[in-house]
Amino acid sequence: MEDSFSTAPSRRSLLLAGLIATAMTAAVLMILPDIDVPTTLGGNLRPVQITALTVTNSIIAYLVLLQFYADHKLSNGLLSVAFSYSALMSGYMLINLPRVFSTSGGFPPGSHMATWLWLARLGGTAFLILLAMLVLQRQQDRPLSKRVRFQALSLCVVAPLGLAWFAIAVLSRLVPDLNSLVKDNGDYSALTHSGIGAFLLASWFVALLSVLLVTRLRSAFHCWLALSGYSYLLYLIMACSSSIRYTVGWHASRFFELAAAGIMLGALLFEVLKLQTRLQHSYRQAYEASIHDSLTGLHSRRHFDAMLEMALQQQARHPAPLTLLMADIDFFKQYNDHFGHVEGDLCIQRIAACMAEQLRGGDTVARYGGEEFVAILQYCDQVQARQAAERFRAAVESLALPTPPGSLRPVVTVSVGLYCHPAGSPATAGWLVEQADRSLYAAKHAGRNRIGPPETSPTAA
Ligand SMILES: Nc1nc2c(ncn2[C@@H]2O[C@H](COP(=O)(O)OP(=O)(O)OP(=O)(O)O)[C@@H](O)[C@H]2O)c(=O)[nH]1
Repeated sequence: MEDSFSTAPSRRSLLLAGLIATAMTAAVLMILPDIDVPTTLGGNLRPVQITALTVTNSIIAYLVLLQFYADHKLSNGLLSVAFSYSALMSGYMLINLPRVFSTSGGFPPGSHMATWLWLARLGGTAFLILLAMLVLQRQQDRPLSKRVRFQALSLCVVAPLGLAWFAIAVLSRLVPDLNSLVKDNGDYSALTHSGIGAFLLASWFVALLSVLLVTRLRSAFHCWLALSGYSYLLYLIMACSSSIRYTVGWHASRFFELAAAGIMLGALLFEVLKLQTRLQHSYRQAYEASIHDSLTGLHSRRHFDAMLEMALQQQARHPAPLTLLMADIDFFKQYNDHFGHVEGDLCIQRIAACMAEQLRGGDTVARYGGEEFVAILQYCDQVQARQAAERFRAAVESLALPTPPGSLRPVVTVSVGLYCHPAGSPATAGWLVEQADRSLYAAKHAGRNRIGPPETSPTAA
């Protein structure tokens, strides 16, 4: 069965993604001339932005991890690692902001690595997405063994923590102090000119290219992943085009970063919702198929058994007579042998429809098997049941379905057995069916095309 990650994008999704990409590109082009215009916003929005980024990426990672749990595709496991890692790194960025743990920022106080965190987060995430795409290309849908699956799942949970720790505690000590590339007045042109900007741009360009080339946007999920990657690319273009913090370009770039995560989360939730709707629909179809007989459209034997149990329970609570009708087409073997099975099926269908028509809407009418039908008539006494059975018998006769030459009667007929169970007398469903069957047998024995005698056996099992 298709999962939420492998369904092909609908035309509308593709169109929407294309429109969003075009709108974002147009927005960047419009903003570029004013990229270095200062704003009065300062860094006030930064904690909110980073919190939103952390929360959104955490939820994305969780949803993708759940998908990995369901489909065991290593590429999805790696994508979940990418988003978890991004969330952890932005969470760490948050506690490094000025006035969170120390006046001038840094956690532990005095360790200024905001710039390194930015580089390690974006570079690491792009690298992990690229890795996921390489794995997707090589691995395809090969199933993993249960043991490997469990190990891979555990690794997907632990790996982001390990990677974040490695970037923060180990790698950060090996690289020079990148914060010195940002001046006190917020001028970070030295940072972008140092090659770091070009490196990040290239990383995200390659990551995006890998998504496009490997997935060819065949699934809706990968289509939105590509759009999210494009949004990251625009973010970096704007961040690298402006050279000073808190300018129009700087704020706009942060908006694009948030949009990248928002697009991914929105798309994932939408795909999950779509899957849920499809599941509900499939469940409904499967349920309907299980309670109906495919040839006649009447209820199935399984449903009849369940309904009879329920009717008996209701009778115990609300005493009222409960009647069971059991009908069988007379000499159907001859009919089948003469006209063939296809005509035989049509005959069964006509008689089933006739039975459903002649009984009340609330009665459960089912195909018991072969050319045998049953009906549960609640709150129906012997007299009423006999009338209903006679109505049905006569209706079948008036269908005037011709019988094979040499038959006892010129038209197809039915014999009907009935058993009316009085209230206040305990009985099992099987016993009730047995009584109706005995009545039917008696009707057959008496010459067919008639209603059987009422079975009044006083001893219920
Ligand atoms: N076409 C068709 N025939 C079926 C189906 N289920 C059972 N039958 C046929 O129904 C016939 C039942 O024959 P019997 O049980 O001997 O009963 P009968 O010929 O109706 O004789 P009485 O019931 O004694 O009047 C068999 O030939 C089965 O093959 C079905 O779904 N489609």
